[in-house]
Amino acid sequence: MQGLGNDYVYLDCTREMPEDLPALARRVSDRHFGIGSDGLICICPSDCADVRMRMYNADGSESEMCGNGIRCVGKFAYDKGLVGKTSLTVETLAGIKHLELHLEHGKVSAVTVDMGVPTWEENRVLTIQGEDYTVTPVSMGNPHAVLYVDDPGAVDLPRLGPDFEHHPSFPNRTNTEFVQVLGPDHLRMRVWERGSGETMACGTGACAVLVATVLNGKCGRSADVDLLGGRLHIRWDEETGHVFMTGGAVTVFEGELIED
Ligand SMILES: N[C@@H](CCC[C@H](N)C(=O)O)C(=O)O
Repeated sequence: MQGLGNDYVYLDCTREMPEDLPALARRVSDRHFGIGSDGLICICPSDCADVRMRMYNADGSESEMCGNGIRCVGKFAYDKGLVGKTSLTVETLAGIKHLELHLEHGKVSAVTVDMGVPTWEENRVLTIQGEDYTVTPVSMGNPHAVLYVDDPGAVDLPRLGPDFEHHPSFPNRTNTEFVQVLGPDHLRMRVWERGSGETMACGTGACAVLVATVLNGKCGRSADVDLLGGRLHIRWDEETGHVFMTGGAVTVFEGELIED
């Protein structure tokens, strides 16, 4: 399944849990010798929510949260009959998230997720390859470093991304967003993801970008965020402090994984 081209292999683990999920994530993510994806997402039973999601990057590292992934988990759970309702809850390592599925002609066309309350730290300067970059650290349950550039399309991400990801200032590594402010309700970004490299989109990243951009006084509390794979709508509710993300979720194909 994919959300804005951020593609993961989704595994139904409601009846059986495979061993060694990090190794499986590396295997399925390989775009030549595996299925090809940005990582692996397992849909598991939960004691406290409708379903539980476990998310692994392409390098096998587990993340606390995945914004594009959780929308697809909502669609998966509905399409497979794991839930028979359009308001559902998903347990993640970043807490329980509430989802609203939007249906068109009985099919899930978009999903809104209550991404919870973000946390952040003071802006800090990172020196990378001899240049100083001011970043805003924001956590959406997983870590993000947000910075502003004139043109995200011109950033040499394969050259710079790994040094941001592994900067000692982020001991758990970080996702990094390169942002252009197009207007008070319109942002454009590219992302270098922890554990997966450049991806077409990052849902938690888009939320972190809106939060950072509000904190830096560069946009309002509701904006469209354009990523390589499409657009997300992000709103940071003033009253509750919760961030809401709306975007698509698409099934690409289904298959059976053959054991080695
Ligand atoms: N693409 C995801 C985020 C996936 C996890 C991230 N790489 C991390 O390690 O925190 C999203 O849509 O949020």
